[in-house]
Amino acid sequence: MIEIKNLSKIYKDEFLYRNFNCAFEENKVNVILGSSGSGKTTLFRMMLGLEKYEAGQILGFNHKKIAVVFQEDRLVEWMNVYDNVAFVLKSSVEKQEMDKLINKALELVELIDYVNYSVKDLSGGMQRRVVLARAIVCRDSILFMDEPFKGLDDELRLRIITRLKVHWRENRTTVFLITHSQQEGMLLGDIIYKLAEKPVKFYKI
Ligand SMILES: Nc1ncnc2c1ncn2[C@@H]1O[C@H](COP(=O)(O)OP(=O)(O)OP(=O)(O)O)[C@@H](O)[C@H]1O
Repeated sequence: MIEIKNLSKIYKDEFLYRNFNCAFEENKVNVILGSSGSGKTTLFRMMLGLEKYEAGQILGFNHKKIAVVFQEDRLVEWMNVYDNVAFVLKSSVEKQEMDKLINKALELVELIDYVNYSVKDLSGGMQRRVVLARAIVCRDSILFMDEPFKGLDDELRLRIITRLKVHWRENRTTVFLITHSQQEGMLLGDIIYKLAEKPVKFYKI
């Protein structure tokens, strides 16, 4: 269980979060829905320890591996697709196992034919899919994703989402997914939280 207890966060003399409480289930896809500016990214940043808060506790992350997909891509431009994905795997993973994991992830995001391409020669949407593949190969981690499907066309997005859902279920991955798309939330989420109001309140849908 990942718990947020009595969390308060102030921006410019205004409470964004005030005595906020929430408990998230592990091995589930937790979707956080909310309109622009509602406080989704700030919540993630606090959960990840990247943003300070005035009061409260965030519990349950001790000694757990965390993988993050930020809104921006953060790829190594001069490396090829394979190496960008391999980058997040420990060197202790054997080459054969690494190839298997990476190929599976690249098939899932439909980039297997581009494995040797330098990422700088890919389109914005293709680069986003490399980022997704990198998140997919991280095993045994809690996965944080902030608008991960940004820039993908509708049909491709749906195909990838459908495969991801199966993948996460099979692997019992704990996922925190931020989106403003109700459709994405409904398709992927085991539990869907909607953020509203300031200070933020959570509504379970
Ligand atoms: N560094 C900051 N200083 C002051 N106010 C901030 C700061 N970062 C965020 N805010 C404010 O906090 C609120 C929530 O921002 P946040 O980025 O968490 O929203 P969001 O739901 O992730 O939005 P989006 O979907 O547009 O990314 C906004 O009103 C924003 O103006």
